[in-house]
Amino acid sequence: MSLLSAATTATAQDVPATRLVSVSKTYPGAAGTVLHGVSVHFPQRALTAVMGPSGSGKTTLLHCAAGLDRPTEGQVLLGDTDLATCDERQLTLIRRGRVGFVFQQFNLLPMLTAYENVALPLRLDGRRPDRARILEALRQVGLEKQAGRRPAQLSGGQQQRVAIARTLVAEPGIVYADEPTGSLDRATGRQVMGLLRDLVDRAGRTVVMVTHDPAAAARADRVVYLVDGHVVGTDPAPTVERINARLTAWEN
Ligand SMILES: Nc1ncnc2c1ncn2[C@@H]1O[C@H](COP(=O)(O)OP(=O)(O)OP(=O)(O)O)[C@@H](O)[C@H]1O
Repeated sequence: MSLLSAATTATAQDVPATRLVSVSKTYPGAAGTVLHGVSVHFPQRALTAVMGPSGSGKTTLLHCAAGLDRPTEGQVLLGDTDLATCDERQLTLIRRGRVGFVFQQFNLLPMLTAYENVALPLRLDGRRPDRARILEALRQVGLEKQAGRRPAQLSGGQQQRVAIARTLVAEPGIVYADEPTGSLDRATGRQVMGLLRDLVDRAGRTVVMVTHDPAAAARADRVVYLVDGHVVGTDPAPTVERINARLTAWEN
């Protein structure tokens, strides 16, 4: 079966995939408080983009939402699981099973082939990698023929597609992407955005993506704007023009 048509129904339709309630985050040292009582939700089966000036706290927000970091105050709910009540072991299980990650720098293991990188989440989760399923994930991102290549033998766009195949194979309900097109040229970025859209439109997943790229954000269903650690607005119908108008307003 196509991994892109295998919609998951881990949580009820009307519960947001993830909800942050009054989340604050303070780092020791110069950075101080970077999130100030942020309340925001990420609807299921939607692609949400998070935009904001550099240093506004976007990655911190994503890491708190994904259980990669803990907020100083406030609540993060993944479906109906309160991450604050989870110990490190439970958080690790959640990150392996329910959440997927796509990073700007791809984060593939350099010594492993594309095939082995895609198989890795299943191995880490104690599941036996099914060869047909891994090849199907690589086929869906157009890289079946490159299964035996290591990351250094692939272009940036191909590496990002391997990272997306790695996400597909683990079938998480929600995928967090931090600047997924940030290292790619425009055409390759468009291709990667197409795959992230497919995750939502065909596979029924939820995607939350931090981006500086108006063209990428315009492919989202909603844009959440973050400035100085505060959510300052949400756009339910983003277009490149509307996003650019916001960015210009910030610059001025
Ligand atoms: N682990 C950390 N320890 C201390 N300070 C941190 C840490 N991570 C982030 N910061 C600080 O928190 C602030 C917000 O960082 P964050 O990476 O969340 O912003 P951002 O909006 O994603 O920025 P950019 O668009 O430049 O990637 C910055 O001042 C940063 O230096």
